[in-house]
Amino acid sequence: MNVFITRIIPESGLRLLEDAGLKVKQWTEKRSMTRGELIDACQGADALLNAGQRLDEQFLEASKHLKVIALHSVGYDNIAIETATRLGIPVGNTPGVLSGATADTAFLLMMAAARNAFYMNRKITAGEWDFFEPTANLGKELSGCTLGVFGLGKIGVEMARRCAGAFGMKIIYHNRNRNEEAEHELGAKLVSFEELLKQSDVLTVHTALTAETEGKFDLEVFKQMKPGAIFINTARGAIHQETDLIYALENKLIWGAGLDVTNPEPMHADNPLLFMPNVAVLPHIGSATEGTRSAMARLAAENIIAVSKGERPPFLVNPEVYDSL
Ligand SMILES: NC(=O)c1ccc[n+]([C@@H]2O[C@H](COP(=O)([O-])OP(=O)(O)OC[C@H]3O[C@@H](n4cnc5c(N)ncnc54)[C@H](O)[C@@H]3O)[C@@H](O)[C@H]2O)c1
Ligand SMILES: O=C(O)[C@H](O)CO
Repeated sequence: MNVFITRIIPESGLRLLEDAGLKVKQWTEKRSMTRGELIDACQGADALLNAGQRLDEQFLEASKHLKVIALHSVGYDNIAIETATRLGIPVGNTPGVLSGATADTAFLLMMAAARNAFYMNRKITAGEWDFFEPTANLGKELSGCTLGVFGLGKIGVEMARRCAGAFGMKIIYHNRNRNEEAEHELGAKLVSFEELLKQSDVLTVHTALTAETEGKFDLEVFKQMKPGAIFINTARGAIHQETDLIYALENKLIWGAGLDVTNPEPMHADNPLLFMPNVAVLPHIGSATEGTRSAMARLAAENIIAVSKGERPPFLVNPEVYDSL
């Protein structure tokens, strides 16, 4: 099988593919491919390993010969999944291996927002560290606060573990289904979305981006949160409405925010969120540790190797493609 890879990925994944006898071509330029370039590159490929490219309907229709698409991510909002399923293309992702690293990032953003950390650092580099003032630079303490988790899945649980362990935070959550294991382990309590907004001192978002969650955190939602609350999003930028978030922060409807994801990405360097004291923004680095990225590359490779052997990808997003077989 010929495999096309849209970015330079960790060696661990490449080695697995090559050891399995697959032929690999990689896009090595430091820019995204255009749709046309991607279609052309996939013409001679049987498998696509995708990091960072949007795989829309038009691309998939032009590439329906692909036997498998392996995403180098757990999120699969970057692919027109119904189209892939209709065309019979199995799509794989990389769940689980990135949960700890992504929760670490959510925790870091929570701390950074609570203590104005990124802003304080900017003050030093701007030459504004002048004299000590007991009433200046004050942040928030998190001990004993309530963490509200929107989407208590794999990453949400890891974030809840860190907050309960480090700060004894009380955990409440809103999810499609009950997570009895987390209730047992962390004393987490399932609440309505309205209660989540009302009770959370820190509200952290960990759902996938879907039609249901897109734009969910808008002005009406921010208005229902505590004025002292910190909003954290490491899931997808399109889950919050950016202009509404800016309004909520500027008008003190909420206290602070920590974002690893924005809409659009990359965020423009003059975005007002980058200049607010209680806001911390990172450039989508949730899973960016050496160990995690290597593990993701291995899972993506395993998804392709399985198909090359006539098996199902072990981490399959659309099992329905096998229904008709
Ligand atoms: N910042 C990053 O680098 C980074 C890294 C990994 C994942 N992510 C994002 O995080 C998301 C979550 O990953 P995960 O591995 O924890 O997924 P997961 O499937 O284990 O957890 C998601 C949870 O959200 C719940 N959920 C979904 N829609 C909901 C809704 N409308 N209302 C309430 N609950 C809902 C699900 O039931 C599930 O429990 C991914 O889809 C991805 O978009 C971001
Ligand atoms: O969905 C994911 O896995 C991340 O956003 C990409 O690392």
